[in-house]
Amino acid sequence: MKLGELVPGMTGSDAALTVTGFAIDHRKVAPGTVFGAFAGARFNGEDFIADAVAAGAVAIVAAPGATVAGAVHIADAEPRRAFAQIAARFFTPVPAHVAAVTGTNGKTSTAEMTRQLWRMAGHNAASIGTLGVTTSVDQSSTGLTTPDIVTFLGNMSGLAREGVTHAIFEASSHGLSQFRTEGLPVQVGAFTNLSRDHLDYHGTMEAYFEAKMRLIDEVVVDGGSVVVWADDEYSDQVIDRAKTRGLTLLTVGMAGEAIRLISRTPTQLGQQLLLAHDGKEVKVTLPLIGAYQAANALVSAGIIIAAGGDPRQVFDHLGRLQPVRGRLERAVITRAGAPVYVDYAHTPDGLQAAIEALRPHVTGRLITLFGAGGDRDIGKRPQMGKVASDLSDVVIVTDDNPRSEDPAAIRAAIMAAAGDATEIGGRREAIAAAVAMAGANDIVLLAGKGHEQGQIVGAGDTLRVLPFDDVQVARECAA
Ligand SMILES: CC(=O)N[C@H]1[C@@H](OP(=O)(O)OP(=O)(O)OC[C@H]2O[C@@H](n3ccc(=O)[nH]c3=O)[C@H](O)[C@@H]2O)O[C@H](CO)[C@@H](O)[C@@H]1O[C@H](C)C(=O)N[C@@H](C)C(=O)N[C@H](CCC(=O)O)C(=O)O
Ligand SMILES: Nc1ncnc2c1ncn2[C@@H]1O[C@H](COP(=O)(O)OP(=O)(O)OP(=O)(O)O)[C@@H](O)[C@H]1O
Ligand SMILES: N[C@H](CCC[C@H](N)C(=O)O)C(=O)O
Ligand SMILES: [Mg+2]
Repeated sequence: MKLGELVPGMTGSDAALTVTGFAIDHRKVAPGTVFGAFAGARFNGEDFIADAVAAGAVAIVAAPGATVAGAVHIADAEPRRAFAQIAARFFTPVPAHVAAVTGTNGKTSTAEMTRQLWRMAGHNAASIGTLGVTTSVDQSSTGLTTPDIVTFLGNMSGLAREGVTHAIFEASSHGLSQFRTEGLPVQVGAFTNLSRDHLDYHGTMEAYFEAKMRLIDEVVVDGGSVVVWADDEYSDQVIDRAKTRGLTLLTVGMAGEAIRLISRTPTQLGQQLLLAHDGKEVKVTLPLIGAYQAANALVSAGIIIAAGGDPRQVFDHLGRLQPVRGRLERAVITRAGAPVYVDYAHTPDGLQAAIEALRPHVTGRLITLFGAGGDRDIGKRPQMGKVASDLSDVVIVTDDNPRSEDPAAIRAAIMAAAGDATEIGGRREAIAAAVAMAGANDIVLLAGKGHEQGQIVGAGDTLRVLPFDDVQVARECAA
């Protein structure tokens, strides 16, 4: 494509330049690339402009003050956004129906359930998020929840070329604030909830909330829809934002108007939901346990309806949802007869949701094992310790991706608020201890890693990802 087709208003010889691709890392620049030079957390991309030009970059998207010689300087005060908009004209086609979900917890679950529901309705559907890029035939990891903009747009157009018509992606707060998922038309945005996480990056809850609200304020197209879980402390504010923009609003939950949750009754293997939709009562048998999974399933149903799906068909399909990898996944039943569940709870709220999901199913003790990630929000550590010890019968504090930090110091920060919890450094030893102590009526919850396949230790040159899978380790310990 010509640069002039990608940059509105560009004329003359610059417009005639041929563009072959896009990069935000100078090491990925090839002749004909448009390079995005952004100030980041660790580096200033502007320092690599000369190298990018030497490697053949034809244009540089950077702040007005950047020094660019030998290539076209596309100057913009918000270069990440400008880059996304230009790149989006290159990476086409994209799926006709695109939805995005944000929130502290429940993005991956909602994205996966939405993908399944679209699939059941006969659509070729895909999701992009923490689990990677998922279609009905394939799954590949990108390493981040919201990949970088070039990977994201490349994946989206790749999916469209493979025939995917319906796509949903997770919009993390980091991704939103860094414009990692811009440019393509998003017809439906969804909000699950907001609670403490990532304050290391955003500083305050207000800033964290504002980052998420870019989805509603800017990313969803004019005339689009917003699905809001109505029972969260922040729901009303989200609803106000959607109204301010004149977007179509669908609220779901006990306080929901589009889909109202009238009652929820746990059963052995799932739960019965009584809903109200369009003035009628609807009964749904959800084959998943826990209030939080019901919440995510209802947000997903809202997204399908907002995107034009048939409500009655969606409610039928909820009864056929498959479990989401690493979200209350039953890994094994120990020889003593205790089920061991693996869950991705890594915030105080998530931990509470996971424990409360299991509580109705325990007649003996609920044994909760968890840790907290290194180089992440430190304030959530004591809060997680408190939640776990208040709501569980036995607590084991162990390691979860210490990264550059001292694992003992992370455990100590949790232990400080975790009552009489037991500290066992080394996740395998800790899981072995939990499995060994569980009796027939007990349930073991292994929280924090979910689907993850490794324990991340060290950083920079010493970074290593040691293979580790909670489900597999639980099975080995129970064997
Ligand atoms: C803090 C953070 O979010 N950092 C992300 C961000 O980096 P950054 O823009 O600050 O980049 P930087 O490393 O300072 O470099 C600045 C610029 O120079 C460029 N550069 C840099 C070095 C070089 O040699 N050449 C070069 O061109 C970089 O490509 C970049 O454009 O953009 C990068 C590319 O998109 C990401 O890889 C990187 O994720 C880091 C590794 C990370 O750990 N991110 C986590 C915290 C994260 O994003 N998590 C969220 C939420 C998780 C959840 O709760 O779901 C996620 O969406 O995954
Ligand atoms: N609606 C919800 N309300 C409260 N807690 C939830 C909810 N959904 C999920 N959780 C908790 O959060 C954990 C992570 O869920 P999920 O992976 O769907 O969230 P996420 O938003 O994608 O997380 P991440 O930010 O890491 O990508 C679950 O394992 C569960 O413990
Ligand atoms: N994607 C999130 C959750 C990671 C969960 C936990 N395993 C950790 O490493 O903190 C993050 O990067 O903060
Ligand atoms: Mg996720």
